[in-house]
Amino acid sequence: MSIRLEHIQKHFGRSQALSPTQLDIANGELIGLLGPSGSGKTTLLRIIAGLETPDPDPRTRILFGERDVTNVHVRDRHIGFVFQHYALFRHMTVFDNVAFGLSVLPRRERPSSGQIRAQVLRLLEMVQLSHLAKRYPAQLSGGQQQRVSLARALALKPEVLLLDEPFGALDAKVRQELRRWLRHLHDELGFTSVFVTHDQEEALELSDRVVVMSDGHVEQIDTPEALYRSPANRFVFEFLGDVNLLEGEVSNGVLTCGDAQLKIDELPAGRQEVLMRPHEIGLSETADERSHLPATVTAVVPVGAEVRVELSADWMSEPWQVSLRHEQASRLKLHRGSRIYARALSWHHYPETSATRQPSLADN
Ligand SMILES: Nc1ncnc2c1ncn2[C@@H]1O[C@H](COP(=O)(O)OP(=O)(O)OP(=O)(O)O)[C@@H](O)[C@H]1O
Repeated sequence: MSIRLEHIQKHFGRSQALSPTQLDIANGELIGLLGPSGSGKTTLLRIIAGLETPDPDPRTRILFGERDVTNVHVRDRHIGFVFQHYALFRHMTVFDNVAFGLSVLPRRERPSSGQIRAQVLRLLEMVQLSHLAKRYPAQLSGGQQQRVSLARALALKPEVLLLDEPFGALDAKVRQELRRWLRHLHDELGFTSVFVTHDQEEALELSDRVVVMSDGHVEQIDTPEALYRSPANRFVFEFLGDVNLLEGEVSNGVLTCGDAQLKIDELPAGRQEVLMRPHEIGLSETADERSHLPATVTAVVPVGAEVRVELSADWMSEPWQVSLRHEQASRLKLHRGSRIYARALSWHHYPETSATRQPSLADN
């Protein structure tokens, strides 16, 4: 089921929660709505669901496939929901929780009890909880409860599944596992999913495309690779990963800040900022003719396949974070207090004009 939103806008009293937004979601896509708290993600999801009405406007339309659902009640939109705090029925077993939606269907649509049983068992098998069918929610872990929620949402075979911070309350390892679950079920069953998260890693790992939002605006809609490679503006760049800032005066192609200097021919003269990701900084025992960025190592932390190094210097407004491969770090014999030179391997620059928000971005 494809979803099309045309001219969706929402005010709560005088404050604008969502500025006019267009969005096209293809059939079978998994879309992540990503943004900081208060950016309008949940409002957009609730409008798709029919739990919230957009501001009245003759241009506003919500289409599910060919069907115009703008004024259709939530009950009749045939959507599956998984919410962070969408509690299971505590007095019902896991089996009965999953069967619930089917067992309360009007008689004409309701499958026989044998069919319901077969379908619930198949769903429980899919989320690998068959062995817990007779347990009550209080006897399950948080991750298991969310898997039951997922099975329950899928019982009615929705064509659209909406998830609001579905794994928000769980610890990192369980979140990771549930993401794999969701991706797997999504691909196997072929429904269209939209989920809300404020976790960049979750959005980038799980989504076919990510809608990055801030302050009620859509900043960019793109695949995870495209977002990371070509952020549309500074907000997106900063929101999608750690950023190191170098701010100074550019003159004759050299940016200077205190005793730090970086040769950058491309930048115009005047006050400028350049941004670098942790992996875009190299470290060396000596300066070279392009970079003279002296710093002191304040932390060396091995994390998985890389070593994270924190640098401080008078010319930095915030400490820099650098990620190195283990062999690079051991070659430099880095330890807290080492004096070192940073090198800009590559850098990004967002002139004021491109850092301002796009008026309201349609689908790409
Ligand atoms: N029912 C409401 N009444 C008044 N204001 C609301 C209501 N719901 C949301 N808002 C406001 O609308 C804006 C967007 O809220 P929304 O919940 O969509 O953001 P969000 O990105 O989902 O945030 P979070 O990640 O914190 O859940 C916020 O400023 C919020 O305070």
